[in-house]
Amino acid sequence: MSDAILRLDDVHTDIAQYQILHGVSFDVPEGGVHVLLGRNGAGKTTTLRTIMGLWRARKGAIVFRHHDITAMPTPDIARLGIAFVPENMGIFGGLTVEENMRLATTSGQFDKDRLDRVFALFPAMEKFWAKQAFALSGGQKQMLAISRAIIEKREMILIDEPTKGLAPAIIRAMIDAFREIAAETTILLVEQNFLFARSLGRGVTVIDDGRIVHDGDMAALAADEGLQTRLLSLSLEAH
Ligand SMILES: Nc1ncnc2c1ncn2[C@@H]1O[C@H](COP(=O)(O)OP(=O)(O)OP(=O)(O)O)[C@@H](O)[C@H]1O
Repeated sequence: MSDAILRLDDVHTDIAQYQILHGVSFDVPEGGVHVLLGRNGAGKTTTLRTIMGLWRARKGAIVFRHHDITAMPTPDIARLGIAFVPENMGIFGGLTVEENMRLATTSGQFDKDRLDRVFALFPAMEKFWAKQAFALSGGQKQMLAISRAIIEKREMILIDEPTKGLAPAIIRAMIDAFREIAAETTILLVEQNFLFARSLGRGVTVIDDGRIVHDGDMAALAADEGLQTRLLSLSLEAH
């Protein structure tokens, strides 16, 4: 497909002596949200970390636009415009919201318009600007992690389970923020919460035991409960 911003082709990743990804291939189309679903331990985080160069593919290729990033150092991958929001969020608890966000800029300076946009998306960031990150709630920490990823324009953002442990009201608020962010960038979203995933995703790839078992439109998967059960079993919060 020519409209893919990211393409994984037969990616094999080992962690220590264990083979975790067994030939993962899928395309992420440009724009909007593409969801990577799968049970616990299926290989979702390993896939994101392999894209970022934090684990190395032993075999296969990862192409971002026209760049082969398979063996590229992580900082170079980030410089191409890919941001990664890991499951542990990667924020610095002892630093303030402002300091956390400043560290995420390339120059140490904020673009005022972008900062205003972040504040409009996540008002808590402005409110707690001078507060240390460890004192934020779980939802606010996740918002800070996402704010760091969007404080400068990115081509693509990889986000690992942003709703984990969050209350339903916070999750609903995050859906709107994600829609806005996805209007200017491509998001590859790893999720276990199927409600969240299906309200955002245009395309969906399902991974199981390090292999892709389904790739298609989210609308089709959302409409087919039998397929959901077969692919995702009981581990997802389908209701
Ligand atoms: N550092 C590691 N050392 C050994 N095995 C690992 C390591 N990290 C992950 N694994 C194994 O790799 C497999 C895939 O893990 P991964 O974290 O990619 O799954 P996941 O789909 O993201 O699951 P989860 O939803 O639980 O985060 C699992 O079997 C896991 O135990």
